[in-house]
Amino acid sequence: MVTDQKACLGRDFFWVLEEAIKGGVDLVQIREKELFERDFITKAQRAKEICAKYNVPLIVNDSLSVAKAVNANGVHIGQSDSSMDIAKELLGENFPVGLSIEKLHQLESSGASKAWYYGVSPVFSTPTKTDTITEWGLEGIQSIKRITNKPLVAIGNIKIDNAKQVIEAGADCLAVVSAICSAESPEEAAASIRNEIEKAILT
Ligand SMILES: Cc1ncc(COP(=O)(O)OP(=O)(O)O)c(N)n1
Ligand SMILES: Cc1ncsc1CCOP(=O)(O)O
Ligand SMILES: [Mg+2]
Repeated sequence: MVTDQKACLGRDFFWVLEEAIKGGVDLVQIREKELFERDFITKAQRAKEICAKYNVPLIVNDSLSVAKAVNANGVHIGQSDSSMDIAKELLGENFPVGLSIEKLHQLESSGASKAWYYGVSPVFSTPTKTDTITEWGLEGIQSIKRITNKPLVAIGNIKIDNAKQVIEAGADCLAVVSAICSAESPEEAAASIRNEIEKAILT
């Protein structure tokens, strides 16, 4: 899952996070767009403690310094964030860095070759992130899959109803914000999405 304070609809952020993990989320990206660095670090530290309790890795979105400060398990950068080279310089050559791919030609950059995984962004347009231009759709995932062997993390309007199709199209992992964070029961939502993933893998 990818966290979003607003998508938690006023409920306690850490409660939402822990419920989602109990439901079966096995990788968390903390995404904070409105916090000063110090507050981001404090929040990420507590999130990391909760994740660690369940043996779930924590990835930090955007901020290399926060990722470093909390000794995160990875960092996710987009095309307009810090470059892959700076990330590697600050965090070390072997630090896991994920990269958003919005257009096919972005796979050709030297930075892209150093990414641990690609965020296929967005698979479907979404009110959660409106500064996107096009959507990949299921065909887009299939196209990227044909070109690369790196793990594909699909993001953008993924929910119970389309999770199975997105995996069948070639995604290795689903990154979900609102369908989990805004669900009445984040635990049940996470479990249902996980169940769809398992169905897709087993059929
Ligand atoms: C797994 C994953 N993929 C894509 C994104 C989007 O990253 P970015 O394009 O940098 O946009 P912001 O999330 O920073 O608004 C992501 N966060 N995670
Ligand atoms: C962070 C991000 N990057 C691409 S789409 C997106 C938001 C996905 O949110 P949701 O799962 O609510 O559609
Ligand atoms: Mg970013």
